[in-house]
Order: sequence, then structure tokens, then C-alpha cells
Amino acid sequence: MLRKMSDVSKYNGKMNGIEVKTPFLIGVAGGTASGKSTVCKRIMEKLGQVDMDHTQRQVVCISQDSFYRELSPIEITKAAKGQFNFDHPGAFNEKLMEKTLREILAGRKCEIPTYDYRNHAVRADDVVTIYPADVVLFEGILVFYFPEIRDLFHMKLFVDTDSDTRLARRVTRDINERGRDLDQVLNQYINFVKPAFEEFCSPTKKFADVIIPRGADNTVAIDLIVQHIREFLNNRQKAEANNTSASNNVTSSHITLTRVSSGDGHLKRPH
Ligand SMILES: Nc1ncnc2c1ncn2[C@@H]1O[C@H](COP(=O)(O)OP(=O)(O)O)[C@@H](O)[C@H]1O
Ligand SMILES: Nc1ccn([C@@H]2O[C@H](COP(=O)(O)O)[C@@H](O)[C@H]2O)c(=O)n1
Repeated sequence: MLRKMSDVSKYNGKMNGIEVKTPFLIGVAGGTASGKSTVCKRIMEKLGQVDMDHTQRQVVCISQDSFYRELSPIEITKAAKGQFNFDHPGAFNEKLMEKTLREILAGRKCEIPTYDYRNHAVRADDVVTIYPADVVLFEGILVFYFPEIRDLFHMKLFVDTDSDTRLARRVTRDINERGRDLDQVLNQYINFVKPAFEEFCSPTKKFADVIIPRGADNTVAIDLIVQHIREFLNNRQKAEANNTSASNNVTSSHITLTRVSSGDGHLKRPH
């Protein structure tokens, strides 16, 4: 559901007497190599959120791939031969994914695992800290598949890129970045990736608020989404300024309350 941007009060609340702001949670789904990460990167760039200390960021991006579940020894052997289905919903740790998103929505700092594609392994010892932010992008092939998770999003985007283009990009990426060979990539694609896309991912397009044809090439769609996010951030900033002047109290124990524009359209936190 796309919520009205002017009603930022929906995203604020109190927990243990502390003012907590719910982030605007955006789900970004789409087939493999459709450009989900690239679209998120463009959104972050346009909002001036890339070269920024992670504790100061207003917008953060999380990948569903961090929530692949640990494999049994037999499954690891299968995965090494390209015979494990990483595109099936059962490949993910759904409970951890939901728990993490709920923590994020509650305005809490949380830690997420990193994922090692070369060894098909969750790196529980190498976690990334996600600090409270105003906007959180959560991208992955099946982010709209699980109803409990799908219902958490305030806005849902589906990156819709032609399947030939996706396969071509996937071959190059998996060979160059994920330690695969051509036969393995093509076998995995034909046996698992393509059928699972048709069965589990593509049907979730109907849940999207915005479909982005051609992914990151679609600058018009990306600009509209960025404009929508800016409106949310500006309304929140205004609401905070009103509260601040009413209570004459500018302190917060978790995130800075007031933000200013840097003048170039990018938002930054005040010192
Ligand atoms: N619009 C584009 N033009 C050319 N290459 C692209 C474009 N979008 C993505 N790519 C490349 O395709 C590959 C997959 O893109 P990525 O954004 O990681 O997709 P996803 O997150 O959906 O798997 C990456 O190597 C990326 O650099
Ligand atoms: N060990 C793994 C884990 C995942 N995959 C593939 O990654 C794809 C999802 O990531 P995208 O960035 O492409 O959205 C998915 O299609 C899995 O097949 C893998 O190959 N190995």
C-alpha cells in the first residue's frame, strides 16, 4: 500500500518513553540481475546518501541475500555442483528476515549477516550493523513472496527487465564476481533460476505499487520515486521542526531530529 506522504505521524511513536520513528520501508523485487541493487544505488546516489558515514545515513539498503539460510553438508555439496535451488522460497531464513524487518520498523539498531556466494555460506561472524534510518530499501528476488513480510512494506517496487538481458548480465556477473563457470551458470539458470522466477517471483509483480521497466535505465521512474522519498523526508523534517518548537526540546537518544538541505537538493544531517 502506498501511504499518503503528508501523514508522517503514522511513522512516529513512543517506545519506553523514547520518541521512535518508523522508517519508510520500501521493498524492491524483480528477477535475478534485473537491476534491483543498481536501482537502489541510483536512488541512494540521487538522495546524496552514498558517500556518507553509515551512522549518519538517512537511507539504507539491505539485500535479501543476507537472509539465505545455512545449508546442510549434503546441500553444500549439491550447491557446489550447481544443483541446489537458491531461487526457491525454502532457501531463505524467512523467520530471521521478518524479525529483522520488524526490528528495523521499531527503530532499533540491528545486525545482519553477510553472504558468501563463492562458498554458498552465511557469514555469521561477519555481520553488518544497520543503524536506524528514515528510509530503508529491502531488495531481493522474493521480497514480496512471504505475506507476513510483504505486508510490512510502505511502498513496493518491481524491477521488470527483459529475461534475455537478465541472463546475459547474470552470466557475466556470476563468472566475474561469484566464482562460477559458464556451464554451471547456464545449468543452474535452466534448471532452477528460470522455473523458480516463473513460479515464485514473477507472480509477485501484481503486489507492486510501481513497476519499473528496464531497471536503472528508466531514469524517469527513478526520479519519480526519489521525488516521493524526498517528500516523505521533507514532511518528516517539517513535523519534527513543529514538535521541536512546541516542546522546545531538541534532544533524542537515538537519531538526530532535525535535518537540513545541503542546497544541492541532497539532504544532510546538521552538525
Ligand atoms: N541498466 C543497466 N545497464 C547495464 N548493466 C546493468 C544495468 N543494471 C544492472 N546492470 C549490471 O547487471 C548486473 C546485475 O545488476 P544488479 O543491479 O546487481 O541486479 P540484481 O540486484 O537485480 O541482481 C550487474 O553487474 C550490474 O552492474
Ligand atoms: N549461493 C548462491 C546464492 C544465490 N544465488 C543466486 O542469486 C540470485 C539472487 O541474487 P540477485 O542479486 O541475482 O537477485 C538467485 O537467482 C540465486 O540463484 C546463487 O547463485 N548462489
